[in-house]
Amino acid sequence: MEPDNPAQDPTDALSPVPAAGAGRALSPTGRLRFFFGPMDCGKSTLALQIDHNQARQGRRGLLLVRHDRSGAPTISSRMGLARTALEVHEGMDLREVVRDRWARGARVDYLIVDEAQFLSPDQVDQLAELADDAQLDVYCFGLATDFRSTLFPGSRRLFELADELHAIQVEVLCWCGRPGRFNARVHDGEVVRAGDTVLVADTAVVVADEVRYQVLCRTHYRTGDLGPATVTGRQLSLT
Ligand SMILES: Nc1ncnc2c1ncn2[C@@H]1O[C@H](COP(=O)(O)OP(=O)(O)O)[C@@H](O)[C@H]1O
Ligand SMILES: Cc1cn([C@H]2C[C@H](O)[C@@H](COP(=O)(O)O)O2)c(=O)[nH]c1=O
Repeated sequence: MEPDNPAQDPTDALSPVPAAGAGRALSPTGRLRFFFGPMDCGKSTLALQIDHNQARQGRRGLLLVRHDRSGAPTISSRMGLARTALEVHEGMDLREVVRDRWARGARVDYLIVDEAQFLSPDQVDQLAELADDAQLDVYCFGLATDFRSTLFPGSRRLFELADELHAIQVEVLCWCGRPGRFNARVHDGEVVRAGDTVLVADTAVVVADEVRYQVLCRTHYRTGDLGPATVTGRQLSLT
């Protein structure tokens, strides 16, 4: 049906502007999407939900991960879901991974990449190429910033290249009740400000003197105030 007022057809805003080669069909492309948020906001859960919804419509996905907290090649959510994934190694060419699947007769319609902050910028470029040239839908999930509040190199490249950027909607609260956006690294009750970018650990305290992470608001990240130690279902009292 024609819209009542063609000038206000909302799909107009989505139409590509015909330029020099007007009339030529644009080739279809996949989309590169980056879902980001602080630790514990539900990124892995969403990754597994998206995979589930795609797979039940008959699409074939490939799950990739780098340095999952479990230490295994797995996408694991604190909600209890987990799925085996292919571990991405440093220097691995993700285009080769997909081509190899195709050569073995496997279909790949989409990619799910968890802990995408740990990808190298080159690997993010490869994902963009797979979206553009192989029409793959690529769903990446990861942190934007590290414990020093600077962008991870892989996340920076995703912000530069992705077709879609999605800040995860579930808020993780600082101990003061404000929304937390900063992933503080904590050791011996102090916020750590220097060290290796990659240090796999959880937000829950399991062993008292272990490194852990705590999501804080900007004020408390700056001042290094971790708040009163709490006893929740999964945290040990530090007092
Ligand atoms: N017992 C629980 N009941 C309800 N929600 C929970 C429970 N445990 C964890 N969650 C939810 O799971 C989220 C963490 O999910 P996860 O996918 O592991 O996060 P991320 O990958 O971003 O670190 C928490 O923010 C919370 O919303
Ligand atoms: C801030 C920060 C985090 N990490 C690690 C810690 C965890 O193993 C993952 C993030 O896990 P989640 O699924 O988002 O909860 O990243 C790191 O290595 N370096 C950092 O600066």
